[in-house]
Amino acid sequence: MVSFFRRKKPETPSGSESARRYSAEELAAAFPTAPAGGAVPAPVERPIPPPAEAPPPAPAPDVVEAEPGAEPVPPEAHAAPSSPAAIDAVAERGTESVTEPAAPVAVVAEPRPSKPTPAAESSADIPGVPATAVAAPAGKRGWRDRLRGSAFARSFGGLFYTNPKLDEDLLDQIETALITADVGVAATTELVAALRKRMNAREFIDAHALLLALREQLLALLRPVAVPLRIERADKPFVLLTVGVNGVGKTTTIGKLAKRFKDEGRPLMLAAGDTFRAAAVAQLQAWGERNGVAVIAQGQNADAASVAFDALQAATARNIEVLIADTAGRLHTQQGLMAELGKIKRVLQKIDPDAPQEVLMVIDGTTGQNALSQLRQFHAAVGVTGLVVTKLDGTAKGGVVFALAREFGIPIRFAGIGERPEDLRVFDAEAFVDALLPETLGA
Ligand SMILES: Nc1nc2c(ncn2[C@@H]2O[C@H](COP(=O)(O)OP(=O)(O)OP(=O)(O)O)[C@@H](O)[C@H]2O)c(=O)[nH]1
Repeated sequence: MVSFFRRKKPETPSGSESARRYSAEELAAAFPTAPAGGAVPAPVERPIPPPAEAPPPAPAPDVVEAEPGAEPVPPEAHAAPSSPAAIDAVAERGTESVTEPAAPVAVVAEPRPSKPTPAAESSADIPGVPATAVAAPAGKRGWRDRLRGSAFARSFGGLFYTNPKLDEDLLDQIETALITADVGVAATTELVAALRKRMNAREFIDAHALLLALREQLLALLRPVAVPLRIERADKPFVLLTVGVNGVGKTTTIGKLAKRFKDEGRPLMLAAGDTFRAAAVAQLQAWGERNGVAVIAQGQNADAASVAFDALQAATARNIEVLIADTAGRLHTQQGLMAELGKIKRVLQKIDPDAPQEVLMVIDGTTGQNALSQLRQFHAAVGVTGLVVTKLDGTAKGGVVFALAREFGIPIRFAGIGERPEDLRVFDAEAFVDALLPETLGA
């Protein structure tokens, strides 16, 4: 159990500063409660399909390209033609649906040549990206602007406001602040114990020095996991499989990554593997179109492993450098759906034994400690190699990032601090920690 709930304070001479008890008002100022509404959106339940071990039907996908300039193919239009005539018909008609069902044929929604879009309107017509979203300023300033509303930042801001003394009360307040901010019991206990040890050894001259030491400890937790994604050209195509529970921001993150990779000049392709959520395919196609990136799709309810297989074949044939595959959101507790992820991975490995080169798990930063069990289950099912923590700008408390780093040590590749493409930032341990702590502590 956490010590702050039960620790008996050492007796101090009455009238001394350290013996002072705080009023309810002072405590409220020091530890404002987190804003309401941080709950995780209720995940969508869906029936668990029987675990299917057989590989998907995998004839080399006949890649059918819609004419440049054609509208993206709507999800329901992806029924796969089997005969050459039918394929031709698709090529000719572009977006018309072909009703003759047969072996899956990847339909590449080739985007219109992308025209530069003024930043102010760039998100207006992309599903999942509100038109009102405003990009955070670049650099540390942007991180601070976006994270200042987090429970972490507000607790420590309040703590500074009270001009604390170097004593046990300060440690108790830090402990409460860390727990409140979702850092978790284990990480909090370790952090506070280390501070207490150093305080008792008289290493700190004042409360400010102790808080600076806390900053260093927080950085020490995050530095090892602040490892950016490296895309090796030798891996061509570098397959990035995104996974996560429902609504965490997978599809949106793929859109943001697509823009990033495109801006870096990397030949890119997307695989619309979220075949469960009705709007997911169209959402990905909209991102693809906006960024001038081809999207492989078979439409709703198609076999996700089959989509991934087709996409990898098409990407290999076209000398694509990065293939990003979407998957449907799933609860980490649904065994059948978790097994489906393993199947997607095995099917990709039939083409490239090293694929996927990155299994990128997207975690909603507002989830709190539940994120730990999510990651545990996804890691067991599919071997997570990198994380994206999204929605840190919203009602996230911020602390779960430390808990994830301490327990798993899996690299955190990116952080989502807003809804615009440029709000997906390469994870920067120092910018993150300094955004959570009062500005006077930041280096
Ligand atoms: N504020 C904020 N919102 C985000 C961020 N990332 C994603 N979102 C929003 O989160 C919502 C869900 O995003 P999606 O990309 O549809 O989530 P998903 O994981 O693909 O959803 P499923 O397909 O249902 O599993 C959308 O409204 C996004 O705009 C972020 O970093 N900050």
